[in-house]
Amino acid sequence: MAIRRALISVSDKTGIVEFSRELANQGVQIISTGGTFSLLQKEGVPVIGISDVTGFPEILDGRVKTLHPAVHSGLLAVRDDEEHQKAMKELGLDYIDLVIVNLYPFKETIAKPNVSYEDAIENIDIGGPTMLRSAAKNHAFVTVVVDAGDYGPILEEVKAQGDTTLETRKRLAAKVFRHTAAYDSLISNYLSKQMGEPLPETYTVTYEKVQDLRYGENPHQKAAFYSKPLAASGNVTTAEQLHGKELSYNNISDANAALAILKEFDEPAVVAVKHMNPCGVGIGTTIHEAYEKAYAADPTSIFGGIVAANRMLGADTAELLGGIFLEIIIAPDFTPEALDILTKKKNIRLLKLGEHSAAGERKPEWLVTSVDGGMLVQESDVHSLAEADLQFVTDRKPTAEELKQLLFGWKVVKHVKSNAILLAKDDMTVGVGAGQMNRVGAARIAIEQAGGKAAGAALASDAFFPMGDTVELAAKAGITAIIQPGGSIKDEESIAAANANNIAMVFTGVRHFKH
Ligand SMILES: NC(=O)c1ncn([C@@H]2O[C@H](COP(=O)(O)O)[C@@H](O)[C@H]2O)c1NC=O
Repeated sequence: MAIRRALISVSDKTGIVEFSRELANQGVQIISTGGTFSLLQKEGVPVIGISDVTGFPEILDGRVKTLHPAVHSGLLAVRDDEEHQKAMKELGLDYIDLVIVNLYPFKETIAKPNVSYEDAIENIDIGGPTMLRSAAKNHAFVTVVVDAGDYGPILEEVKAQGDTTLETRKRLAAKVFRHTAAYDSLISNYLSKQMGEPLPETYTVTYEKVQDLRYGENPHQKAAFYSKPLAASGNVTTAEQLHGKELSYNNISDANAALAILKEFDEPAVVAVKHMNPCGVGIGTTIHEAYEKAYAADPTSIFGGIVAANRMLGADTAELLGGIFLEIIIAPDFTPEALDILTKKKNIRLLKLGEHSAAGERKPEWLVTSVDGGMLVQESDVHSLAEADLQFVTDRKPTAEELKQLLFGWKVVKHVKSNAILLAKDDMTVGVGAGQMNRVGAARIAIEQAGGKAAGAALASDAFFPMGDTVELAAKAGITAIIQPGGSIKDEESIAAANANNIAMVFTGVRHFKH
């Protein structure tokens, strides 16, 4: 069956004049709505107004223009069904074989900084999705185009054989239902958010593909990278890659982990990450100093890692970074001199992060974790601890310097896989015990890694000590201050061990498990 009649109704009119003209040249009759009609007519494309088809004016500020049986019968009639044929004939209706629609820009509207609720609502397209869905349901006979990227290939098929293939129509129909589902999901999330209903009974979210990935965590696993439609800047999804090979699955998840730690700090900070855990974090008065500390924290593990900085990277730091093998360097931006130095390295990837919100102003995001047959959803852990929240539970209170190191360590240990113990000294991490099945085991690893630097260090624990053994171990290593949530039935054992060893211990009252 040849395509004889097309209905065109598009908000984004890019490329529509050329496409319509070519269709008209192929003998396709074109019907169109208000703005699209005016444009095509102005450009000399033969076109019929929708009201001439429906016998009804476009009314209510465009809220009703294609919502009419003359349109939907033309789209939904089963061409080889005699009853349908009879009904169409009796009512003087005609078939519509091709629909080209793109929708009111709801996403772009809600992305505007001060969008009003009324404006958002007015940008919910009703007639467009209705036509798309009718046409997509009847893809056995009707071709439906929602993406300007399909104009060229469709035209080729029409030129070659007067119609599209069933395979093409099926592919386009699937695309339409993905499109309308994503569109509706954005609307429902917007409305739920306005109503403060974050976790409704069905969880409908939409993600847009950033890129296919070569493979997943391992080469035998398929993978792709998706972003939220309106992801804020300062994320791995929105970062701009300035140099280097394509990001891998592990690069992306490690970069994300590095950024979560980086966002804890407003002062110059550098974070080095390996396999989702921090191997070195440093803060300083300059980003160069912060990098020297992050490097000195663990010069072995940083090799092949990811380094993220929260200030523009200049030539002096770039020289140092270029001297070791790193997978990725992330910074808000790079000076031209730093770029000159680092782009000489073929194997390094450079990501320009852009701006992100200050540490205290972060809002929780919904974090989704898959489980077989379902998923878990929780808020991201953006809790920030105020000094006033601390309980001083030992005879000795921490000195100002100890307190500084405790708070620094607390910000980082939160991002270490549980059970996590972290040692901090001189504004840098000196020992990280990650992902152990018992807490004292994590402490042993952190202390061993710190070596001589454990003496005088501050220890941070992501969850409470179930007994006094970790404090005893810390005391033997010369650790002088501890920060931990508290709340164990054996807190007194830990407090007594700290007092016996002149350790200053503080409780946060907050736990930071990370699995
Ligand atoms: N109300 C309707 O009957 C209706 N029919 C088509 N539209 C939309 O109107 C837009 C095109 O309008 P125009 O051709 O007037 O610029 C398209 O995005 C299309 O999806 C409609 N508008 C919204 O629902």
